[in-house]
Amino acid sequence: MAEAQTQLLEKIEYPADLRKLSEKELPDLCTELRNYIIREVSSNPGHFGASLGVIELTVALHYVYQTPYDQLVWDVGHQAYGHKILTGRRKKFHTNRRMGGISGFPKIAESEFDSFGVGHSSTSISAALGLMLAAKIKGEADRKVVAVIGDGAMTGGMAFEGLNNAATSNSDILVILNDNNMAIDPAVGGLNNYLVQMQTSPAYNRLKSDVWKILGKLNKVGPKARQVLQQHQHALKSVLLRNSNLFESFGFRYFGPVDGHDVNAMVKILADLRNIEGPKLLHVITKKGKGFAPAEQNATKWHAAPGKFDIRTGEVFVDLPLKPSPPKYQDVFGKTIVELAEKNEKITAITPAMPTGSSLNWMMEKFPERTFDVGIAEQHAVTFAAGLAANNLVPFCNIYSSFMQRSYDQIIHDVALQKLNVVLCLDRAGLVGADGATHHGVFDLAYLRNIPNMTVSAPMDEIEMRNLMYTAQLPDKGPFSIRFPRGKGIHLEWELPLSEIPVGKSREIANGKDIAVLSIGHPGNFAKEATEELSKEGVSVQHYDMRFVKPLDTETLDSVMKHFDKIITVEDGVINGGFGSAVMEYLFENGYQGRIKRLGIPDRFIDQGSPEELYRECGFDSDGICREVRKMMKG
Ligand SMILES: Cc1ncc(C[n+]2csc(CCOP(=O)(O)OP(=O)(O)O)c2C)c(N)n1
Ligand SMILES: CC(=O)[C@@H](O)[C@H](O)COP(=O)(O)O
Ligand SMILES: [Mg+2]
Repeated sequence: MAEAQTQLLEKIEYPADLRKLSEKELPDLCTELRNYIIREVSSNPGHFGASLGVIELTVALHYVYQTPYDQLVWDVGHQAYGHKILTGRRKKFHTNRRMGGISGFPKIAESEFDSFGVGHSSTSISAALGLMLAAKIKGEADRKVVAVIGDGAMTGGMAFEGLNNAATSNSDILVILNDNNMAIDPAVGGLNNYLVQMQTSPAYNRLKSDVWKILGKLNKVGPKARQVLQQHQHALKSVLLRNSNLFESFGFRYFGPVDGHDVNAMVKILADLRNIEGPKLLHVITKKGKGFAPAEQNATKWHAAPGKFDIRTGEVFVDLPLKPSPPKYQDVFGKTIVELAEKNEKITAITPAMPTGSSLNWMMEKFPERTFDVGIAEQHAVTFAAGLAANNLVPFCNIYSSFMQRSYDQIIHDVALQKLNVVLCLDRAGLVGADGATHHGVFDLAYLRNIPNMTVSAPMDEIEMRNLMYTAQLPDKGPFSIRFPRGKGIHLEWELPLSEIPVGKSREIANGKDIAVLSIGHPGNFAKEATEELSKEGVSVQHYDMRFVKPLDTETLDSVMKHFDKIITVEDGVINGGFGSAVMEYLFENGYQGRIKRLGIPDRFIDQGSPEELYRECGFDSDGICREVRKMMKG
């Protein structure tokens, strides 16, 4: 890669500065911006390939549109690094995704250029429509709103709900479909096939050249584009009707496909589209990872940088562990499900567009006919799983905890109500770290435990996790949820023979006499550490790993209340309504007396940081638990 030049980039604090550049300077600016992102991410890893793929689009959008008055909505927002750097955040960019730094995603509170906060996919069209219609109602008729959505995000049902509504709302919304034929893993499904076909079929190529002939004429007359469009409307319509198109059928005007890496062409196209009324969709073809060869060649690996890396070679700098380290929970999940599926042919696995993230790619290789990547479609994933279970299969539906929020009604209506044996595996539960508030999986215990028929479990380590997975696939277990965190477990030897865990039974971790600590899930390890620390001070802690939030081990709770009047609960979920609340409800309802303190996520959104920083901030790391025990012991 050439030595980093930043002469043009340094002139730009805000898009108004960008608009002072000549069109001729834009390709160089794109090179500078791309190299800047590569350098920054190489030392401060974060999302990567998607931002590199939309450099030209980003520059062209801010060049043509009068941002922040005109509003851009980036779907998911993992591709918005260029946008951030051009909108007042270049000097803070080294703090990206760090505690106290800027967020990795657009965020209203961070900048007036971030018109809408994002993180979860497929929201951009709905949000853009809302922004657009609000502008209309307020009399800001000249305000323009653009949604930029990837081909992966377009597979989410919500994107279609937005298109459906926008098409008839007489709004001026522009949807830019950024098609790079990738989600995190390769894009899947009928829509993907359709988009590929649009790029390759002769009919669509004819359509493209016809439309661009017309747009070429529009271009020559600049601001009078609207009148020219009217003159050409008939021709345009007949061209489009001749070549039936999904988006046209929805009521959008479809333009494209166009090369999203030609910044000067993008400027011309956007300038034209800016003056065309009504809902429009521009189909842009880009390359994920553009300009960084390793990321172009392996877009999945470089969706987010896998660590700090050498910008010349792409070599990732791995800190060699001084001693062998435990496996990631996701890998334990991925290996265990294959092991289970080998013995139980009823087992199937479902992922909504996260085969690599959930390590279901191993199951996909071994049992392709029993493993389903359904696209970014969490609601569908759960109901699809329910369908499989209704015909007596045992689906393991693996969805990141925060994305599972999308499937709440499906869990209740399609799974729990029908007592179907669906195993919901909530990966990335708890505080995920650098992705921040949009991605922390902290609500699941609270939102699952109030659903009838559900078993709600969380393993304290990877051996427990394997046994819970084994237990969940046994006959007649009904709806069964298992949540586990991002990151590593604690054991080097974890591939032990599988055994059943009695549902609703806790296990004792430490025997003590002064105070009881009840934990759920991985934070039990923090409680274990605290127990050991406190014993050095002469404080004796009784510690239970409760394993299940539902059914609660009330027998253990009864016994705890016979011996202790001080109780601390520990969880990495919201304390309001979560595990601690479940314990508290039981104790109060049964007339027990004593003091109880719930440690977990307080009633506010937690921003980004390393997991350790965030555990500390929330006060349930081992120091926090020790602190609370000492406080209680003082009375
Ligand atoms: C509701 C939801 N499910 C899953 C994800 C995880 N996710 C983030 S980006 C992404 C792929 C997006 O693909 P696309 O929209 O095509 O963008 P690209 O990365 O290709 O630019 C996925 C699955 C998410 N952010 N939100
Ligand atoms: C933007 C997004 O939603 C994903 O890229 C997410 O950041 C992946 O998280 P993991 O790194 O935990 O797989
Ligand atoms: Mg894509």
